[in-house]
Amino acid sequence: MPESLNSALQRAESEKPVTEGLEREMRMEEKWAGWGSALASAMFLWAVVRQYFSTIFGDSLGAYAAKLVALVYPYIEITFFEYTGERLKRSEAYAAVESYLAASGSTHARRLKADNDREDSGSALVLSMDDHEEVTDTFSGAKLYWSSQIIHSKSPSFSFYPSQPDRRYYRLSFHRRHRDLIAKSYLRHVLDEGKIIGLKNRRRRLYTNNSTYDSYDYRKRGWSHVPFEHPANFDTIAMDAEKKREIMEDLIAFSRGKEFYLRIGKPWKRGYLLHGPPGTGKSTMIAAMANLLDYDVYDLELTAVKNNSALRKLLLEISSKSIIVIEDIDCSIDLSGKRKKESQKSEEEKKLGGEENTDSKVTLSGLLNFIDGLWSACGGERLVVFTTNFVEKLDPALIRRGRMDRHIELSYCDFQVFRVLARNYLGIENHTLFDEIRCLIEERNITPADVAENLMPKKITEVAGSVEVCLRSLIQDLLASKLKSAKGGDEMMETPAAAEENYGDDKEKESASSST
Ligand SMILES: Nc1ncnc2c1ncn2[C@@H]1O[C@H](COP(=O)(O)OP(=O)(O)OP(=O)(O)O)[C@@H](O)[C@H]1O
Repeated sequence: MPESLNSALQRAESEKPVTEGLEREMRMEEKWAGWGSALASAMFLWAVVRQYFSTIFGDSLGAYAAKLVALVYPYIEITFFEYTGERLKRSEAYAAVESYLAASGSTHARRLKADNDREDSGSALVLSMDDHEEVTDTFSGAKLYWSSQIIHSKSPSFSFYPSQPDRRYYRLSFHRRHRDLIAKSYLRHVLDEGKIIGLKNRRRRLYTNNSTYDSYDYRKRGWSHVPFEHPANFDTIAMDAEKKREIMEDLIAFSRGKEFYLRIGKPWKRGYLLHGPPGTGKSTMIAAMANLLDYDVYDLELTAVKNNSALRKLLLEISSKSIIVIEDIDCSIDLSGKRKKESQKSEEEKKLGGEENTDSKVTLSGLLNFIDGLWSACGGERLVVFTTNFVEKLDPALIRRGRMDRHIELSYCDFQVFRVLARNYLGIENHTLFDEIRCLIEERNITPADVAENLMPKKITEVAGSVEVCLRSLIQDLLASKLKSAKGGDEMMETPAAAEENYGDDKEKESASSST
């Protein structure tokens, strides 16, 4: 049925506010479009005039014009380029601004880009402002305008040379009356906040220095990395409870010690020497440290470092909040400062070490400089951890207090350590077989790694059903070792005194055989 005139009029009346609103919006849009095109025309005209006059009058006109513009245009602009000059490393300021804007911008910006393949985020999904997007920020009453910009490369489509990458940058604009506030406080605030946000969002990494040094490809010169995913933590480390508590307190105090280190005039870093027989948990402890402090791990393979200056370069690429690890430091380098002669190397060393070993010219003094020379202060908040099975073989200069601030011995299993492992692996606090194990474990030397091996249930889905089997397997091992030592031929486990002696002897034999 056709609509009556009256009802049509009534409907039109009721919709009036809506259509009025729409009209108002359209008028505004037209107005904005008008402003936009006027601005674009003005900029185009300005570019033409500048081009024309500068060819006639030279650059001086440009300088005068800039002064003139500054008089009428009261805004100051600061740009943060992603890569500057010849630097191949991403600008830290740019990264901080990006994180800062991603946090505030993701709630304000209308166009965001998502990226899960970024260098500094592992595979975590990162949201950031899309190109040519703008957001505003306020700080102590000042209004600030941020925009993300991109300069597309002008490489010709047909060229023998690799095309130049696009250049991204952020631009900050603000009224010139806020110049002091921005320079003195706002920029610091953005960089600090951005750094904190970036660190929080980042996925931790395990780095290793590449042995394949390539002077043409900068990406192959320094560190390569994988996500750090070791699950060890201080709850699962089996060691004396008091000692464990002390270490944890020391680490936490260090990580909160920025002001303290500044006050005493020392670089913010700390050295740990972890020593003890193989299988006592040195590597596990490093992973637990990294997880406790939320640090990255840089596993430094000294034999793959060409010389002292290459070592210094590696140092400069290490970020803060990191643990630099040199495992088995006694085997990594000839600490007398002289390179081993070819004849002194074992067959295995010659085969495995190949080129890199023979090429490594890192000296003891180079290493000492790496740990606490002037360059070592760059970056801050770093732990340096050495591990060794033979602490007595290390040069005293390398491990003196102040350089290696804490010496931590990880040793054989006692009953307390066994109980921690039994809790971790089998979920038990007590058992009727514990008394027997206590007697055996206290007269034998067995490493936590060996105990752990015995306590590992055959079927990890049926731990409860495996408890007795595992404990009996450990008792068997301890008894077998006791029997062996009674017969005089001890291999795996020894009495504590014999172990001390054999430990050094074995190493002597090893090095003698390798030098022949
Ligand atoms: N104190 C410990 N607490 C918990 N687990 C341990 C401990 N010590 C060793 N383990 C277990 O034994 C295995 C070997 O330990 P780890 O590699 O940390 O020993 P290490 O002292 O670094 O040995 P190496 O000197 O041969 O490198 C680890 O996988 C870990 O599960």
